[in-house]
Amino acid sequence: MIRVGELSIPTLDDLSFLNKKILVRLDINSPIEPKSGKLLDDSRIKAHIPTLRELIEKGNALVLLSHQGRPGDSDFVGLEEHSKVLSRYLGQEVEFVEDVMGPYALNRIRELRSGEVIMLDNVRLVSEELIEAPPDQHARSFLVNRLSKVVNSFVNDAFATAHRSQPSLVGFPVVIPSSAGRLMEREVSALAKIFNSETSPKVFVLGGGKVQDSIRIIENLSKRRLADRILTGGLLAEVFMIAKGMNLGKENLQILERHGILSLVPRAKKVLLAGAPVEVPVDFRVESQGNVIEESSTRISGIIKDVGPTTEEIYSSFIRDAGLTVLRGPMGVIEDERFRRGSSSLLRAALESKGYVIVGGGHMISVIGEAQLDPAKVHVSTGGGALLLFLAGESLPALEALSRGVKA
Ligand SMILES: Nc1ncnc2c1ncn2[C@@H]1O[C@H](COP(=O)(O)OP(=O)(O)OP(=O)(O)O)[C@@H](O)[C@H]1O
Ligand SMILES: O=C(O)[C@H](O)COP(=O)(O)O
Repeated sequence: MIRVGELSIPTLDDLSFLNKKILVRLDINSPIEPKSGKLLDDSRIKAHIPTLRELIEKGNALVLLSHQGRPGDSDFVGLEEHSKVLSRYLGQEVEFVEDVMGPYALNRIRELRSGEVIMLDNVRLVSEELIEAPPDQHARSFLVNRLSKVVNSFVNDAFATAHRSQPSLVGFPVVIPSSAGRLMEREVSALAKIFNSETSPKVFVLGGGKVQDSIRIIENLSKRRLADRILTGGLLAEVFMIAKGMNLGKENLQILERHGILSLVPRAKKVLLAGAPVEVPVDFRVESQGNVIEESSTRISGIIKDVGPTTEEIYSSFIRDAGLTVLRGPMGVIEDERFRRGSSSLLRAALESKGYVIVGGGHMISVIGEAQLDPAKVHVSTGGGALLLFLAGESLPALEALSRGVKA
């Protein structure tokens, strides 16, 4: 068992996982190259291998379940390529089953023998998976009803999705014996230890495109006075700049509109009025007629794609003096090599600082690349939103469900 606040969460040591058929929820949601659909980074896939190896060595048959992207987004793809990468790291075949809970998937699961591993397709192909609801409601979903009948137990290793109260995260522990996987256990134990109140100043570097998540996180951090500075980049920074009354130019406004995040400006305004220590970029790298130029944030004519060099310097100076730096969400469109500088320079400043560093998020951890990291100084988390909500003191639905779930 691991204790997190009031929760006691079972681990693989607490349930009998011998010669069983186990449904394992992973989070292998990875950055995808928009044009080719190829995986840009496999860090999250690699992170699950210890859990899978341990379960296989105990004679179990494994049914792997994960999401990739969100319906309508360019990274919403099937999991066939993910299963090939898993096969390579696991050193045995992970058969891709192009189904989630239909007759083909259910029959393949029934036929599974000890030591075999299959990967079901993107669980967000099932419409129920996009519903946020309490565990008892999700226990009655088609997904949970159908899959729980053909497996013996459930292991949740998806720390990075633990903040989603969706069927594949919270429904199974209501009906079958369940536990946390080793990655979930490692993340929760490490983060609870690192994030203590003595470390200061705490600097959060927040970017990326999940602005609604990030504003909710900033509201939490601000309410609990957990952040000394919040340095913004990505689309998040643009929303706060508009909230501060700055003019980003028509094209950038249209992009924010297309992402459906302009409507979040009033919420950002409220966060600022509440005194959240939010900083925004003073310059950007923009794309203008196919060229990359640097522009001051007071005079923007191109399309914003990354923070600029002056912002890198100012943000880096805050980071160098931090006792703890948490980075989640890239500063720019890192799928394009030309716009990775902002993210990589701030990551470097954090690694060179005197403090501890936590890096999280599917895209942000892809910026780390081959950098050699000292585990005594850096925790690379697979979580993005989940990481920050956990650090901000929010109870994560998937952890709560495991804590209250069926014990064998
Ligand atoms: N200025 C920008 N304009 C458009 N997109 C941006 C910009 N800056 C960053 N992005 C996009 O943000 C996305 C990553 O955001 P996201 O919030 O998913 O970060 P993350 O590190 O993957 O965290 P998580 O794991 O929680 O998803 C990338 O696809 C990147 O292209
Ligand atoms: O990348 C993440 O943060 C997790 O995979 C959760 O993805 P989501 O924000 O689409 O639920």
